[in-house]
Amino acid sequence: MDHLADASNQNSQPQTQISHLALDIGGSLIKLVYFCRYSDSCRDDYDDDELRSQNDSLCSKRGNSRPVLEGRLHFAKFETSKINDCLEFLRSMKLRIGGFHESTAPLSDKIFIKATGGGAYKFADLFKEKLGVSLDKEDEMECLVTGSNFLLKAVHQEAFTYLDSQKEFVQIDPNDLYPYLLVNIGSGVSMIKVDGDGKFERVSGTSLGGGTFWGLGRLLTKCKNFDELLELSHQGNNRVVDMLVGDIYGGTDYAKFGLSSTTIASSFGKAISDNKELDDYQPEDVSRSLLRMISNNIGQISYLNALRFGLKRIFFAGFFIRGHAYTMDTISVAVNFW
Ligand SMILES: Nc1ncnc2c1ncn2[C@@H]1O[C@H](COP(=O)(O)OP(=O)(O)OP(=O)(O)O)[C@@H](O)[C@H]1O
Ligand SMILES: CC(C)(CO)[C@@H](O)C(=O)NCCC(=O)O
Repeated sequence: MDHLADASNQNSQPQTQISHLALDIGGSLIKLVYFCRYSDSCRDDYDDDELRSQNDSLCSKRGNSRPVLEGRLHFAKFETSKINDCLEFLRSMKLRIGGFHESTAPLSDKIFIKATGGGAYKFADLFKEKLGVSLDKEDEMECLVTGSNFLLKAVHQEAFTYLDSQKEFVQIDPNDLYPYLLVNIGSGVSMIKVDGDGKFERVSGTSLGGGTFWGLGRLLTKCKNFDELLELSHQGNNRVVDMLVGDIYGGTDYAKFGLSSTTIASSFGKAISDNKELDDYQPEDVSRSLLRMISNNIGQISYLNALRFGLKRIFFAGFFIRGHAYTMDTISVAVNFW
């Protein structure tokens, strides 16, 4: 989901027949996936030869005589607070042409869209009122685990480790996948112990998640959107804001207990001990410190839960990460530190 297009910025509307559509309506973001059958316009859409050949081979007949739908999956996202943009986008997709008809249902209930996330409940009436469609609700944890199991087993080079800027793909043996801890970092964070297909338990979670980074970051830095805040964090130095062990110990380590002088002793702690005015703190340093605080906290809680249940592998997912190197590095350091 790294390259999820921001559909609100897309002028082009889907020109071909949409045959499947599903939504995940979370606290921060609406994620949308739809399948677009091939037409010439859809094929011409590719600007990447490798992607074109991958998708073509996925869609060709694979040795057996089973017909395979020829087309392409599209992904898009909207901020949940801008749900009206999402409804407008869906309206533009000519929903009735596609495969949403339930022939046995009464006329008014004929169109269904698969939807998960809390918003599938919260916005069900709005979808009915604005688009005349019913949301066919699926449980978000079940979807998450099913999707995760599928990707880990079916997609080569899906999972990777990340430390010190080194990305290494993990070879998953489908017979040695379970149990594992799935940490989904969305607005909030869910921690799920996965024991097999359809066998899972939500063992923990934390409210300090992606929504906290975005929300608190917005309050502290006046950034207008998530990407701006994240971009800012690239340029910052958290040591201006965080109190390090060395700040407390006069520049030295607290080696007896494995705490180096550069370990964060107290996130944001330096802001209390300075004579600086609030305006003297740079938004990029604040943003960096916030990202570290949240990522560290998630890494620590995840590690402790893995320990609690004797799980040897933790998979981190959710839109907060988005392949962002510094976020992944911080989470890895936190897991290794504790
Ligand atoms: N472009 C973006 N716009 C908004 N948030 C983004 C963006 N990119 C990454 N994020 C982060 O992703 C988080 C949302 O992740 P995700 O979509 O997985 O969760 P959600 O489904 O909205 O939340 P939940 O599952 O808790 O209901 C945001 O809170 C934010 O921290
Ligand atoms: C409430 C959900 C499950 C919605 O996706 C998610 O935001 C979450 O797991 N929040 C963390 C809640 C907690 O365990 O503190």
